[in-house]
Amino acid sequence: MGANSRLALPSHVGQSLFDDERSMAAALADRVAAMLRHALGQRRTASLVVSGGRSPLPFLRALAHRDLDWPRVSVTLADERWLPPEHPDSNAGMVQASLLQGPAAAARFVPLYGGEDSPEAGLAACELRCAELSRPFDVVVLGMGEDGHFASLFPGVPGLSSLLAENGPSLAAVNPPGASHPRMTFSHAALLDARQLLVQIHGPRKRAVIEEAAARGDADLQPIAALLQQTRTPVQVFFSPAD
Ligand SMILES: O=C(O)[C@H](O)[C@@H](O)[C@H](O)[C@H](O)COP(=O)(O)O
Repeated sequence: MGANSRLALPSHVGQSLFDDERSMAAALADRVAAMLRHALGQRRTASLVVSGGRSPLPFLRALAHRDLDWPRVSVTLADERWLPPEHPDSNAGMVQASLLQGPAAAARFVPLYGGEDSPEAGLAACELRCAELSRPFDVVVLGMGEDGHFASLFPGVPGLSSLLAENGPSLAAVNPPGASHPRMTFSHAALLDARQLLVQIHGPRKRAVIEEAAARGDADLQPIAALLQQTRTPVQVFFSPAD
């Protein structure tokens, strides 16, 4: 357990604190692998949702080395920049290069990007691909931006209130102001359709943001607040103070 103090979060939100990013990534990989193993002991397949960005890289690389019946594991993304996987900003490309290596390459990856000109044009086909994923998702691993966004649920994104609503759409094409690239994203409701949500953050800035979001509770300003307020799906925050 890390030396840093517990985060000021609602009591129903779990916390795991670590001294550095490396130990957090290893512990997160152990936890996710154990949850997937448990799922595979109960059902034929297991489903894992991971996030893009930079933070997940050490975790995904560590998870790739965990002993799992990977051909029975489906992996998808919480959101995707609408780019081909070979583009350096593609989340699918990042997952391919970090997680889907070695034995883990046998996992069934379900991409959100389908090659259409826009996420709007690709939405129906993406919904069909994702309809085959076992729900509820066994594990969803999310990051958080310094504006309190998760997946591509950014403050100010058109239609945010329906994307945060309990009865919102499962997937949506979004063009968040100030975010890089048009995106496809699962909604809050879709991500809550999970047995466990894990939020991985590191550094003092993100600590301040998630504590502020917990205190202010305004999901329009800091969408992560919606995730922290809900009690439908268990949430565990993995935190390390710095690199
Ligand atoms: O496609 C994306 O950008 C991610 O899914 C996004 O939601 C990410 O989790 C946060 O922006 C944190 O990103 P970092 O881990 O790079 O800070």
